[in-house]
Amino acid sequence: MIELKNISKKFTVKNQSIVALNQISLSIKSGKIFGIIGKSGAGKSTLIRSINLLEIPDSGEVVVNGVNLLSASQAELTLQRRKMGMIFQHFNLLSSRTVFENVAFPIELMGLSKAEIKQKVHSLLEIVGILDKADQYPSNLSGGQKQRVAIARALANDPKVLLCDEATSALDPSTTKAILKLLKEINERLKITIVLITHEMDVITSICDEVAVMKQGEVVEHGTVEEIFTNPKQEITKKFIKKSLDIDLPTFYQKQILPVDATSNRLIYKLYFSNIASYSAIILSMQNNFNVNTQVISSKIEYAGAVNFGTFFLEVQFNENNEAAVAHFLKSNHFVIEKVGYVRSNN
Ligand SMILES: Nc1ncnc2c1ncn2[C@@H]1O[C@H](COP(=O)(O)OP(=O)(O)OP(=O)(O)O)[C@@H](O)[C@H]1O
Repeated sequence: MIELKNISKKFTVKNQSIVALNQISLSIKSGKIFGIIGKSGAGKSTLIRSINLLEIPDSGEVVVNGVNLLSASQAELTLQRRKMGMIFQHFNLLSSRTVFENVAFPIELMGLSKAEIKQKVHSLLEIVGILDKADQYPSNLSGGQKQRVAIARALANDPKVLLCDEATSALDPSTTKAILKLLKEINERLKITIVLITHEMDVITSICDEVAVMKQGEVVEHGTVEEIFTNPKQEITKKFIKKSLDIDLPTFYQKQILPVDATSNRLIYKLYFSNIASYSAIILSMQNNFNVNTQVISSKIEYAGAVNFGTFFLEVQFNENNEAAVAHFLKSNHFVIEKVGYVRSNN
C-alpha cells in the first residue's frame, strides 16, 4: 500500500514560485494498476517521482508499506526504494552497455555470483520477451524493445511496485498496446503494484483498475475506472473521456454533407453514450417506432470493466416528418446527440 498524505511541492524559477503539487492525498492499493491522468504541466511527473523520493515533497507524508519515507533512516529509505522499480518515457538505458549488461547493472550491486547474475538476467529477458537481443546494444533496438529492456532492468531487484513515467508516450500505437499488455502480465504474474502516469485515456481503460485525474497540481477526481467512466464529475474528466472516444466522419460522408441550410430526409447524427447495455436494441426500437431506416456509419465502443461507452455516427433516413420526435427519443434514452448534417436523399 502506498499512501500519499497532503503532499505539496513548489519549484522556484527566476524568483517565481510554481505550485507543482498542492495538498495531494491518495491511497494506492497493493496489487492494483493505478493510473494518473492529466494534461501537460498538471504535476503527474512530480507526483510519481515523489513516491520514490526522486522528487522530495516540501510537506506531507509518503508512506510505503507502513514506512514514512520522508522521516525514514537512510538505510530504511534505501531498502524501500529498492522495492520500487521505475521506467521512463525515454527508456534511460546505458548506451555503452549491451542489453544483458543494462539489466545486470542493478543486480551486480547485490553481490551475486556471475552464474547467478546470468540466470537472473536471462529469466528477466525471457519475461519481457527479448532474450534473443541480450548481446545487442540499445542503439540497435526499436523503441518497444528498449522499453522492454528498461522494464527488465526495473524488475531486477524483485520490486513490489513499478512506477511508469509516461512509459508509452514515445511509442507508436501498436507498440504501446504490446507494452501495456506486458505491464498487465507483469502485474498479474509477479503481483507487482503498478503506478503509471499518462495523458491518454486509452492507456487508463486498457489496463488500469483505478484512476486519479490531475489538474493544476491537484487530484480533482479519483475512483475505479468503472466509477469514473460511469459518472465523471469534473469537466476535465469528461473531456478526457470524450477525446478517447473521438472519431471522424469518414471522408466519403464528409464530402456528401449538404450546405447548412439544406435539408433532406437523410440525417447524420453523432451519438455519445456511456453505460447503455442495450444501445443497439434502442436503435432498433427507434427504427420500428418512428418508421425510420438507420445505418451505423462508423463507431468506437470501449469498455471500462463492465461499463461500455462509445461514439458512433448514425445515418437516419426519415419516411415521415418526425425528426424532433426521434431526437427526443434518443436523448430520453441517455444518448448525447450532435446533429452533423444532412446528406443528399437517395431518390
Ligand atoms: N525541476 C523543475 N523545476 C522547475 N519547475 C518544474 C520542475 N519540474 C516540474 N516543474 C513545473 O511543475 C509543474 C508540474 O510539472 P510536471 O512535470 O510534474 O507536470 P506533468 O503533468 O508531468 O507534465 P508533462 O505531461 O508535460 O510531463 C509544471 O509547471 C512544471 O513546469
